[in-house]
Amino acid sequence: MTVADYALEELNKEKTFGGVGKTKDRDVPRIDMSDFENRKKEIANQLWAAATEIGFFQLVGHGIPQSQIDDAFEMTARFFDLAEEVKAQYPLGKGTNAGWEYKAQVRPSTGTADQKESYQITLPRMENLWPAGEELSGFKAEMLAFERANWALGMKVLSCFALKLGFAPDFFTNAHDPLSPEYQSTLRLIHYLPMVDAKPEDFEGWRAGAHTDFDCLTLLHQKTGQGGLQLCPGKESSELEWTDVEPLDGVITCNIGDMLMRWSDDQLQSTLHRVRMPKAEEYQGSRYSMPFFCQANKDAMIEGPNGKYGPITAHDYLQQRIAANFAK
Ligand SMILES: O=C(O)CCC(=O)C(=O)O
Ligand SMILES: [Fe+2]
Repeated sequence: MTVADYALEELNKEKTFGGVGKTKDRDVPRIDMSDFENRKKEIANQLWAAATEIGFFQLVGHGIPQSQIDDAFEMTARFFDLAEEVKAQYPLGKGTNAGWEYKAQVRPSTGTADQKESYQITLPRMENLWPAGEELSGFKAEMLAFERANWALGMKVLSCFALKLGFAPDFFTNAHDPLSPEYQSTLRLIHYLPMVDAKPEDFEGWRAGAHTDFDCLTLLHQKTGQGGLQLCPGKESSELEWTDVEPLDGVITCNIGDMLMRWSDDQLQSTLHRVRMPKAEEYQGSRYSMPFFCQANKDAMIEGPNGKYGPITAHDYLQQRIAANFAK
């Protein structure tokens, strides 16, 4: 399949965004989630402002203990340290968002493979994909708990968008029901490859090429000192201006995905982002990140309050996007 064949309009836009572009400082709104039940209205207003303007925001006071995030990062590093033959026993199945891949994700924006390996956890599809206990003791239990903690936080944020969109409070929670076999939210563990004996041309590619996410909402855990994420609001402007987002402990960087943009009749913005290579003077080692993608269950019907687009199931919507992003 060539890029010209991509079925959805987002993809045809995306393939034009592979260039280096300029940089520009912007503030990413920081939103305090503490005392959520009492402050929900105020938090919802802040989330709405951020999501309709820049499409990115950072959560603090979010309730996921830093020790749990640190432990998940440590487990992630141990997973990627496993021998290649071991990881290869848990391969990513095409269109499943479950299992391990090595440099298999090709972005429409660049046409080249991301310089990374990843392991995806999508709960109903994990049969035979968990490393055995003797290979990585405690991995499954820790990742299941971490997956659920992210889900719960994601549902809090989405309940605020439900409020603003005029949906029932649990509208998105029901659409992301983890007890359903149709559940397809994904915890992804990523290892961006270290630069070893880097030559000038090694600094030119992308750790992750420019893209928008195709889910509803992404919660991204990053490690202090392992930067590289850049965002670029406003897909329509001709000159692209990219903003560095610094990773910080205690902060979860979030963005709106295409699915929620469509579900909100394009009010909430799914913003272009990428992970650049380190510069010559920056840290060159491995970079780890852990995004959690809130993707509505396969059978959820995506239909905005004003009916701007026709209804489509989340399954049909996602399959088109996944097929376009994984070459193998
Ligand atoms: O690793 C990061 O900082 C960003 C990852 C990302 O954008 C993605 O996996 O969709
Ligand atoms: Fe992304």
